[in-house]
Amino acid sequence: MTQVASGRIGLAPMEGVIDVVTRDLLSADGALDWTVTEFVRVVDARLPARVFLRHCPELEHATCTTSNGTPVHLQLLGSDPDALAANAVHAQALGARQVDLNFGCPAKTVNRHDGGASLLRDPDRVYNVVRAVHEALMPLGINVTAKIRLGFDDKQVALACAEAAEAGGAAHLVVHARTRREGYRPPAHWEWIGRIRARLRIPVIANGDIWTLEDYWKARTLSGCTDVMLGRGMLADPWLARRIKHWQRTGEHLTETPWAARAEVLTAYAQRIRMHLPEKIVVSLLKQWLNQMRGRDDEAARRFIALRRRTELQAFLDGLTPDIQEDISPRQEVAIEMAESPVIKRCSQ
Ligand SMILES: Cc1cc2nc3c(=O)[nH]c(=O)nc-3n(C[C@H](O)[C@H](O)[C@H](O)COP(=O)(O)O)c2cc1C
Repeated sequence: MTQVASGRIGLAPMEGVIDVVTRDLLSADGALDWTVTEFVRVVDARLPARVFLRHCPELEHATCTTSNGTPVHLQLLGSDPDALAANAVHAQALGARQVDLNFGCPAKTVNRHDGGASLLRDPDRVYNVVRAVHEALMPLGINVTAKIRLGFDDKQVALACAEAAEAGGAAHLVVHARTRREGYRPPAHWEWIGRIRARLRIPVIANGDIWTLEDYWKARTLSGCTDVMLGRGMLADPWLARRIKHWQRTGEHLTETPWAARAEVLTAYAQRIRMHLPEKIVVSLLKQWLNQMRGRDDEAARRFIALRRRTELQAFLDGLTPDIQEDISPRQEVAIEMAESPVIKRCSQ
């Protein structure tokens, strides 16, 4: 891998997964440059303050940052330009410092109600939404940004949608390098992000399937983007942003993330969310996170198999630290019960 110029790294929004605690934990080492909330869904009415605060408790800090000072952008999802503009202004009044618009959500319920990726069928609609929010926020000194996929069914209007977001006033554009129809099936088409980047003047940020330093390098090389956004890769390896920044700074590779560091993140997560969530949900969220880790780490895979049936929180946490005696191959295939969990189901983006 040849050295690339240093670039910024954002943490992707992930509904039902990346909450205030996750943002805080994953940004703690200072390697992330910004984070984004789960989407706040706007239908028509102006939403009450509590909805914004639930999605973005960081609004209560004057700077709207995580505890180490990493900016948190608030994401809105909807299709009605006026309602989105009114809610963006409300979010700003509550403390939002940047508003992001979701044009990528593939969830059927959201698309049926004309939100998320369904707007990508018509670039004019992307333009109208971005424009309305931009015009409402500009006098308040706040930027609007947008996050798109490469299209709904196909990539025919990918460039037109990206251009529409720029013309509407987006300060940057994140591109998840797949269409809605492609879901999460690899490969991510990083070269398509490159085509978009070549047409736009605003920063374009590459997103999709960056799991390792090598993926990062390939995504940057193929897209030509300087900045990237990491989602599942940061859950699988909480050191990924640090690993990338370290390599950019020194040209050297950090060692593999030790299991102890992963277990520490999971334990810290549980300790914080157990204060306000039922034990069953905490365990389910931990399994969900461990499930993301296991594809990239044999020890995580071993723990996942050993702990997957545990429902009691303390027993689960105990199983993260001591040596597990059960004789199970890390490569053994297991049914992913988590796919059935209400949390994961909600997050079918
Ligand atoms: C469970 C889940 C929830 C997601 N929620 C959101 C969301 O609220 N807003 C959004 O713009 N994208 C959402 N996404 C898409 C991610 O931000 C990102 O674009 C996608 O996961 C690809 O990046 P990755 O391969 O680095 O994970 C979600 C993805 C997943 C897997």
